[in-house]
Amino acid sequence: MDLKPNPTAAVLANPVTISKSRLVVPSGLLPCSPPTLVFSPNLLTVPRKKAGILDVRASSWLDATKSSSPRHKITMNYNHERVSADTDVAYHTWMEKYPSALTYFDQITNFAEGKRIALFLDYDGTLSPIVDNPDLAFMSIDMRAAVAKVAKDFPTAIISGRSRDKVYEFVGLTDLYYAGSHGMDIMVPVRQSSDDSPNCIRSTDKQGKEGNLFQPASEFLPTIEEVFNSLVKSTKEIKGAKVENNKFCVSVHYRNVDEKNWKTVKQCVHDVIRNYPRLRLSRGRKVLEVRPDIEWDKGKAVTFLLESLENGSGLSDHDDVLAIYVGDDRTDEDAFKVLRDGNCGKGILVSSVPKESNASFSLRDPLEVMEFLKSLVTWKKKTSSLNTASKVEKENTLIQT
Ligand SMILES: O=P(O)(O)OC[C@H]1O[C@H](O[C@H]2O[C@H](CO)[C@@H](O)[C@H](O)[C@H]2O)[C@H](O)[C@@H](O)[C@@H]1O
Repeated sequence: MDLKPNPTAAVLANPVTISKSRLVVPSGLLPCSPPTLVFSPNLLTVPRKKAGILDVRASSWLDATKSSSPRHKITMNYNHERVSADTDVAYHTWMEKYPSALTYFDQITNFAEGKRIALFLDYDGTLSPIVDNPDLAFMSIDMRAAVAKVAKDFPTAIISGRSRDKVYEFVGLTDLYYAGSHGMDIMVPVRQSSDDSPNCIRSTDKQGKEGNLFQPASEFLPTIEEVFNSLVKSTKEIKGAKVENNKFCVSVHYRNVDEKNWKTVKQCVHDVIRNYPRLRLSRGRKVLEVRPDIEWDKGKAVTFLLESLENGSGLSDHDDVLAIYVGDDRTDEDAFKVLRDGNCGKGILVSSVPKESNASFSLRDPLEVMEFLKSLVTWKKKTSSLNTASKVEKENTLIQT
């Protein structure tokens, strides 16, 4: 596997033969009752064409922003400074509802009994720590090695808000699927159901590998470019503001903006997008995301990928697959919800503070994510050798009889 960062979109799969049936996890196997859906929708409805009106309910927006991106930075955790949450009663109470995926690892693998695991990973805040400069959100060498190993054992996809090229540049591994722009830019292998999907075109990646490129928001490309340029212009006087072009969406970062100017950032974004009724706004961790107002999100991307994985034979029609999605952000909630509502997998929320979520389990930070990935590899090795041993034993018994 190529470990070098490479800006080419990659398409690879782990060829495994699968049987035909539905992808369902019996609810009776749940370790605890699924969390009640109290998560509030992540979308801010942007008032269309109300020029001059500042629709920023300052206190609620600021409060939500602070809780979505706590001051206990994951960077601190990642750099081995355990934050006070260890002793935080609220966190431990919260963990009763969202148990640690490490502590409950055996239960998770029990769900996977007789099934194969398909793994979905968010990037920022999940594989890499949250840092002030989005251009420097690198994953560690150890994390890259862990992702590389897990991707050899399980079909694995990265689903990010970043552009597909950018996230591939950061991850730099070829044995994975990549979905950028919150799932609005996906490359999958040819010969599958997606061949017939509208918005799916045959394409060749930078390694010369042929794939199907699924871009449900392709018509928005010129608009997004235009909005990106306008936002760069309108926020240029706000110290610390940063606008990032993620191909089918635009991120406006205010992490490095003085808190008293956060409202100004939001106002700039509203002023620009009110002229674009087909765009909408969502929130992430100290970031406002402008995106096409289409029915597509990370949840839909997971469904699409499940149908497209395994060299095109598809996983979603099979009850021998357990999907595991690991993510830290509001946009990941759409994916957690799809897995929970469809009983087809488990969501794992990465958070060092209590948060309502559609996930079933939690991990505290990227370090714990890495441990979880390593545990999956170890478990796979163990179960494979056990399977081989029992096969040999059966064959020996047959020979003797
Ligand atoms: O879906 P993701 O892979 O989690 O991407 C979501 C956004 O992540 C990035 O922003 C976040 O991480 C930055 C680096 O740690 C941080 O500086 C920023 O405050 C966070 O919001 C990325 O820059 C965005 O474009 C993604 O949409």
